[in-house]
Amino acid sequence: MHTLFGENILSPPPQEEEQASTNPFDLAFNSNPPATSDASGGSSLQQNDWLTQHVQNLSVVDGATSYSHGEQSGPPPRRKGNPRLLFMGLRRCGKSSVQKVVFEKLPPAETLYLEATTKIERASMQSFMTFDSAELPTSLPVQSPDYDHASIFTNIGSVIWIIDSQDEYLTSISELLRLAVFLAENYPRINLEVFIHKTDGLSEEYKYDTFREVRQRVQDELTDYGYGDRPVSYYQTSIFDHSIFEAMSKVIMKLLPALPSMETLLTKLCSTCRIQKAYLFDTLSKIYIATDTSPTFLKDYEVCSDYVDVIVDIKQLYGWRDEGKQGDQNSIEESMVSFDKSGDTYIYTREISNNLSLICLMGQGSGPNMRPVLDYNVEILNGALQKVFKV
Ligand SMILES: Nc1nc2c(ncn2[C@@H]2O[C@H](COP(=O)(O)OP(=O)(O)OP(=O)(O)O)[C@@H](O)[C@H]2O)c(=O)[nH]1
Repeated sequence: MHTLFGENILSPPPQEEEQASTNPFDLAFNSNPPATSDASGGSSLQQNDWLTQHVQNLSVVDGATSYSHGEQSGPPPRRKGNPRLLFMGLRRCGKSSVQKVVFEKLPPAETLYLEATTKIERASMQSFMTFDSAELPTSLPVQSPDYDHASIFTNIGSVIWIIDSQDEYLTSISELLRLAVFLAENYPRINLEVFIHKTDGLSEEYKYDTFREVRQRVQDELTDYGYGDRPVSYYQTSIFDHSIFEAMSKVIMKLLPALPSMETLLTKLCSTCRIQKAYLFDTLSKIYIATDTSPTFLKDYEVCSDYVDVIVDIKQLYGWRDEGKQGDQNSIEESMVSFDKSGDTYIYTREISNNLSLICLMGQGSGPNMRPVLDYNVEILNGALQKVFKV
């Protein structure tokens, strides 16, 4: 049988430069796996164990040390612990709305009645993992030297700057630049993410122009300040569609130490079982915590996200699985559903744990007859993921 952990699981082959790499978060596979006799199920499981062991051996940078001032720049390491986010932006840009819609499941229409934020507001969501977020009121002079920066920025993984694209945004861009320079000088390990927000009311053309203009201005100015190499990510978002969840997924994924191993596993599953796209969803928040390495499209995410909604609705009707049964492999649910009129496109879903679901999109040629292969390989993936999460 064609299995997920065939002989190619360890690709790419080790290279000289990779062996010299010191980044503990690169899954370079730079040591040889245990010798295996063939590519049958038994050897696959051995390789699976080796992969898991390899991930467990990787050291993880502690949150407290990763934000010490003036450290070398470069890609921020993924940290142990829960993803911690800080929302910032000008007045009425939508900070509270994003936080409440994503983490507190407030219906978007109700954000109309939110009051202005006057103090630091925190939110937390307990699901597959705990997502912590905080919002800084606009009146707080964070960059002022006599403010206690450490109490705000220590342990923050990402700062999300929100720009209201329906408003005049030049002031917001100059404030963003001040923040970017401040972070680059004092907290270079913190990711800076920019949400070009409230795109729902804009025409496609204007949306694209705004996005391009904001990005261009910020990059140009940062280069002038000497921080042109500092990575800043941009997203078009709105609380009235799926874009806010997709953007939050990408922000959070960057903070997960186990991401490289999860990506490798999902990519291998996709190539083995002819899956178009595979997502690992946090069921409650609709945030995906990993996907395969093929390009992501909002349309794919929307379909899978709607399907997750159906799962949550059914779970709310019939009850969430008993916590005590979590380790019981037999109690794991799975299904394959056609969602296309032509009957050629399918969604395959599988519960990995109470709050984590694997959702796969499959196109032509990957119909129900692929199911035994899928079930077999997903079972192996499930075992590997359970071990990865024990790290
Ligand atoms: N059209 C549109 N309106 C939005 C969106 N997100 C938020 N809003 C609206 O923007 C307004 C301000 O939202 P808030 O979340 O209160 O903004 P804030 O930045 O927290 O405001 P302050 O705390 O006063 O600084 C509300 O009326 C929201 O309904 C969006 O994606 N699209």
